[in-house]
Amino acid sequence: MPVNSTADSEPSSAETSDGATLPINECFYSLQGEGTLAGVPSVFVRTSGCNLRCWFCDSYHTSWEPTHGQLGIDDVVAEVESHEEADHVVLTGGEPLIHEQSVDLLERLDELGYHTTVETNGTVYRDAPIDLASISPKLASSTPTETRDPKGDGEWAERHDERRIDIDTLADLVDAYDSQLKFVVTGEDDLPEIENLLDRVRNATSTTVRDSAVLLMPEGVTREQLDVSRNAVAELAMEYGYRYTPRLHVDLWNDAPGT
Ligand SMILES: C[S@@+](CC[C@H](N)C(=O)[O-])C[C@H]1O[C@@H](n2cnc3c(N)ncnc32)[C@H](O)[C@@H]1O
Ligand SMILES: Nc1nc2[nH]cc(C(=O)O)c2c(=O)[nH]1
Ligand code: SF4
Ligand SMILES: [Mg+2]
Repeated sequence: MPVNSTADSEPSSAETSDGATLPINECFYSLQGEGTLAGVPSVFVRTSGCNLRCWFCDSYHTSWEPTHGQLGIDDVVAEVESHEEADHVVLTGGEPLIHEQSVDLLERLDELGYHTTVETNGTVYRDAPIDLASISPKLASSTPTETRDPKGDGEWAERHDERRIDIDTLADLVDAYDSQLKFVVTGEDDLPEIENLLDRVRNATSTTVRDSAVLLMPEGVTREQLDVSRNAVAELAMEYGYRYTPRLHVDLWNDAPGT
């Protein structure tokens, strides 16, 4: 269900009694393409709006130019339930945890017995029934400097840089939930920063963060881009002892919408 409306204040007909709504960019049924659950049939719920602006964001219309319809939680749950084969739901965005109402949605999905994964940049903590926190902390190489900014002005660079890492929030997420740390890797220069970040997170939490829960994911939104990047990232995973994750959906369907 692509949602193309740019209106963000239109309540839906099936709004819940307490009126909770979420800005939804799209819902679709696919295979989880990333991380330890790659290959699992899942319904994706993509919220709109983000507190960061990665230059490479593969969901441009949730961050740089957010587009969405404002849907009641009941509508979203009904859309999820319409995919009868699925028992896994992936809540993503944009940054889903900037929305308080994501907690309401996760509670409803949990009551219905779904396994929930939340794809998050790790800068916002919320207490919610999350079965897998899929945390993707953003490295310096994600910063939209003037030459990399899709809008060309570098206006977001400073704000993005200030916000992208919050060690206490990362530690809180790791402590509260089963989690994976999934880094978008643009090259070998990212690895010292990943190692430093892991040291800081491990020092801030009593939870064991295993190297097998640290995932290196090649940057790229098309098969052609991944053809260039994936082998180097796989080699880095072997060299450092972390896990490699493919971008299975890109391998299977390239950059087709709703996959
Ligand atoms: C669009 S983000 C939404 C969730 C959350 N804002 C985050 O960044 O984790 C979903 C996932 O796609 C990853 N991602 C975004 N753009 C990418 C790109 N160009 N190449 C590889 N992964 C990318 C993010 O790091 C994250 O793991
Ligand atoms: N198939 C598929 N798997 C995914 N895993 C995480 C995604 C995301 O955009 O958060 C994603 C996505 O967009 N598609
Ligand atoms: S944090 Fe996630 S949604 Fe936000 S700009 Fe970066 S990749 Fe896109
Ligand atoms: Mg995606």
